[in-house]
Amino acid sequence: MISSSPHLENGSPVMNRNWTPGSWRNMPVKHIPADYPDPQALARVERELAHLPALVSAEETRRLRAALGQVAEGKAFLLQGGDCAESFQEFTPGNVRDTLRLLLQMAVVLTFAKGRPVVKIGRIAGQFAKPRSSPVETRGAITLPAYRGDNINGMGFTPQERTPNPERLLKAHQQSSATLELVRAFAREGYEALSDPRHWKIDHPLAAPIQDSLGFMRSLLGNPEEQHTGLDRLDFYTSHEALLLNVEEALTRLEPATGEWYDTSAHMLWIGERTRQLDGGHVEFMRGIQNPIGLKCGPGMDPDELLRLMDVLNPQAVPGKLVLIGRFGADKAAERLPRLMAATRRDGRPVVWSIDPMHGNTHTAANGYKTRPFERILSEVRTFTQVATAEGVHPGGLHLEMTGQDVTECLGGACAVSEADLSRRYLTHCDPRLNADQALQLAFLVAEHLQTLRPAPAQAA
Ligand SMILES: O=C[C@H](O)[C@H](O)COP(=O)(O)O
Ligand SMILES: C=C(OP(=O)(O)O)C(=O)O
Repeated sequence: MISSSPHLENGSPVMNRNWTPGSWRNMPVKHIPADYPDPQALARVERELAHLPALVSAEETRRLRAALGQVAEGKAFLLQGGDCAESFQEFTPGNVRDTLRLLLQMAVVLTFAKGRPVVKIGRIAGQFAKPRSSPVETRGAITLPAYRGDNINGMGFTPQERTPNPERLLKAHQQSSATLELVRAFAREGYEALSDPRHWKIDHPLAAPIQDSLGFMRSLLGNPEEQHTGLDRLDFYTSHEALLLNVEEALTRLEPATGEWYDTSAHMLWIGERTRQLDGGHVEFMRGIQNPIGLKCGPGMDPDELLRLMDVLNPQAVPGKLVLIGRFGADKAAERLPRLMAATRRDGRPVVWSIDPMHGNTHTAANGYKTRPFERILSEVRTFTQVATAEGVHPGGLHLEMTGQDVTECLGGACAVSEADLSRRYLTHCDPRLNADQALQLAFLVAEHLQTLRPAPAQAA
C-alpha cells in the first residue's frame, strides 16, 4: 500500500500529505454506483485495469498543461467539446473522424478571430459515466435504476440492462484505447485534410476571408499546423469527467523520473458540478494528480468556496493546472459570474476561465425530449465574454456537448431544428448535443463576437 506521494514544490520533491491514488476511498463520494451485484467481480476488474497500459503519457499531459498556461495568460484560447456520453453503439471510426474534424474546423475559425492559437481538447476516449438527477427512472408502473453511462449499465429499460456490470468498464477502456488510436491516425493523415475550409457548408461572412487566408498561408508555407505536429506529437488532447474514481485510481501511475502521479486515462479530467464537495472523494482524488483539472462552477458556487477549492486543487498556483468551467444558464450568468471572476482576478493565481453554455440551458420540450435552444447557448457565451472583458479576465474557452453527426437534439441554429424535428435523429445517450452545422455556426458567431470586444480599463486589485 502506498502511503504518500512525492510532489514537487519549487522544483524539489515534498510530500503531498496523506494522499494516495486510493485515499478518496476514506471520504464520502456521490454518483459512484454502490449496487454492483458482485463486488468481487468489480474488484477483479479494477485489478485488471491497474495492469493495463497507460492511455496517455505524462509528457503529453505536461504539454497540455503548458498550453493551458498560455490560455491562462491570455495568449491562447481553449476549445473543449464532444459527446455528452460516449456509447458502445455510436462508436465508429467515421464518428470519431467527424467529431475530430469538426473540432479542428471550429479551432480554425476561433484562431482566425483573435489571431491566437486554440488548444483543442475532446470530450472523448473515456467520457462514459454520467451523474444523474434521479437514481431511478419510472415508465408507467415500472421503476428501474436510471441509465448511468455505458461503462456502468445499459440504456435498455429492463432490469438486466440497468444492473451495473463491471465488464462494461473493460469494454469502455478498450473503446477509449481504440478511439485514441484513431485520433492519432487521423492526426497523422494530416490536419489539412481534416480542417480544410473548402469543404465547409456554412454561409457566414467570415467563411470566405478564412478560406482565402488559409489558402494563401498554405500556398506559401505548407500546412502551418503540420510544421509542429507529427507521428509522436499530437496537437489534440482527451478529457472526461473523473466520476468513477475506482477507474481513475487504477489508471493513475507514478512517473519514476519525476516522482509525480499522473492519471493516464486522459490528458485532462474534470470535476462535475454534482461532485465538487470540498470534503468529498472527488476533490480528494484530483488534488494528488498532476494532470490539468477542470472544475465545473454552477450558479450555487460562491467566491469563498471557489477560492478554497483553488487552494486544494492547485496549491502551488501552477499555470495551466486549473480550468474553471462556468455553467450557469443564459438567464443566470450575468448575475452569478461577475463575483466569481472578480474573486479570481483579485486572488491573482493563474486560472483558465471557460464557459459550458450547455448544462444550464436544458429543458424538456412539450413532446418529452430533453433539448437546448441554440439562442440560449449563444447568449450564455456572449454574456461570458462580456462579463470577462468587463472584469479584466481573459474569456479563455468554450466547453461544448457536440457531435460531428447530423443529429436533431438542440433546437434552432441555421438548420432551424424545431421541436417536431427532435424525434428525427435524437441519438444522444444522455443530454442533447449541438450537431455539426450548429457547432460550426456557433464558432463563427463567437469568433465574430470576440472581434467586437474591447478590453476594459485596468481593474483595481
Ligand atoms: O451531463 C450532465 C448530467 O449527467 C445530465 O445533465 C443529467 O441529466 P438528468 O437530469 O436527465 O439526470
Ligand atoms: C455532467 C456534466 O456537467 P455538469 O457537471 O456541469 O452538470 C458534463 O459536463 O457531462
